Formats: sequence, C-alpha cells, structure tokens
Amino acid sequence: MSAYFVTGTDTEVGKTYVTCQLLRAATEAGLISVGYKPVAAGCETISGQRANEDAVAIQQASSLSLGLDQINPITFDAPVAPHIAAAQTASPIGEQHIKDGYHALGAHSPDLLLMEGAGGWRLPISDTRYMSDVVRSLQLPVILVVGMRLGCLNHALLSAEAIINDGLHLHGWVANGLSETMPVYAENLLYLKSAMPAPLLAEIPFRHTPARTTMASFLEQVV
Ligand SMILES: Nc1ncnc2c1ncn2[C@@H]1O[C@H](COP(=O)(O)OP(=O)(O)OP(=O)(O)O)[C@@H](O)[C@H]1O
Ligand SMILES: C[C@H](N)[C@H](N)CCCCCC(=O)O
Ligand SMILES: [Mg+2]
Repeated sequence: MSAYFVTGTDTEVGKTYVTCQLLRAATEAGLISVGYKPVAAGCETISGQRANEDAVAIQQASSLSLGLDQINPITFDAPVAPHIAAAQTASPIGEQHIKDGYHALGAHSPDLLLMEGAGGWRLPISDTRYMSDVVRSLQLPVILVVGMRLGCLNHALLSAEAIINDGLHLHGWVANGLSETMPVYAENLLYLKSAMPAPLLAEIPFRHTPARTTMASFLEQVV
C-alpha cells in the first residue's frame, strides 16, 4: 500500500481537489484507492444529511465504497479551526481516534491511501498538539499542495521546512492553479522548482481537468 498525508500551504488551496483527482486517476488505472479526511470542520446539508463537503467528495472519488463515518470520523458543524470547534462542543479530538480510522482503512488493503489534513501543516488539534504530531506518529510521507497565488513562495518554503524539520519525508509538491490569471505564474513556478527541497509531482491547472498524461505521471510517482 502507498499511503500519504496530503497537506497544503493554507486552507482552501486545493488539498481536496488534488486528492480527488489523484484518487480518480488511481481508480482509472485499475488500482484500489481510498481517501481519508479524519478531521473536518464545516457541515452542510448534502442529500438530506449533515455532512462535510470534503468528506463527501473524497467518498465519491474513492474506489472503495465506504461509509462517511469511515472516511471522516471526526466532524464539526462550524467552519472554524477544528480545535476551537472541539473546545466549544466539548468533544476533544482524539489522536488515537484519528490513527484507528487510518488503520481501519489500511485494513482494506488499498493500493493508494490519501489522508487529507485540514488547513496547513501546523494545524492545532488541541491546545498542545498538532495534526503534524499524528502524521509523525504514523510516519507518513507528505505531499504538499501549493495553492498558486501571491504569497505562496513564503508559504511553500516554510511548510516544506517544517515538514522536513519534523523528521518527515516530503515526497513532493503539487502546483495547484487557483485562478486563470495569476500574474507571473511561470516565474513563480520556476522559482519553486529550483527552491523547493522536493520534486514537483504535478502541475494542476485551474478549472480545466488535468491532462491524462499529467495525472499518469503524478500517479506513477506515488504508487
Ligand atoms: N485546480 C483547481 N481548479 C478548479 N477549482 C479548484 C482547483 N483547486 C481548488 N479548486 C476549488 O477551490 C476551492 C478550495 O479547494 P479545496 O476545497 O480543495 O481546498 P482545501 O485545501 O482542501 O481546503 P480545506 O482546508 O477547507 O480542506 C474548492 O471550491 C475547489 O473546488
Ligand atoms: C473550515 C476550513 N474550511 C478548514 N477545514 C479548517 C481550517 C482551519 C485553519 C486553522 C488555522 O490554521 O488558522
Ligand atoms: Mg479540503
């Protein structure tokens, strides 16, 4: 099984988008894929049920057919920092709960398991612990989704530095387009290609479905 933690340079940079593209590409290549969103904040009514949008997208993109409670065991209604939602609802986020859910998915022996974080790398899960502590405990290699917008150079370099300083393997990063018209996009990409301490795994355009060749090469580098 190939398993990764998918983090991002920030919230709303395309972690779920990229995760779902990769899960689908794996399925199309005949592999068994599953995504995991252990902690999600923000629910809406989807098909008559209160659910988190990321969790539903990941459930639909996975080739394994599993319940939402397996894909997303810890959910908060409010779209806020999860540890604050946890404190406000008196439902602490259990590290063991996150790890148990991960191992339960692993028990299905998928070829590819992608665990999406929430927010960026140093996301608090309590007043003293971070999601990065859980990733460290699981010893997962990391894929960093860089949302291509002004400010991403600093965010990408700091995230990569923190991942590596935490003793984890940064498998690579993904340049994810967040608009059709980012000024000096090519120059930003070129800079990151040379400055990032890990390879560029894929360049995902904004809005257009990535080319088959892009996804095939991305997949080849992760399974
Ligand atoms: N390459 C892309 N093309 C088109 N839309 C995109 C692309 N990347 C992201 N988006 C859109 O941008 C929004 C934010 O992306 P996404 O939900 O994947 O972010 P995220 O990093 O997973 O956020 P969160 O921290 O809430 O989990 C979504 O509406 C998504 O569909
Ligand atoms: C609600 C939102 N879409 C995310 N799922 C949660 C983002 C938390 C960010 C916390 C922070 O780093 O400030
Ligand atoms: Mg997401």
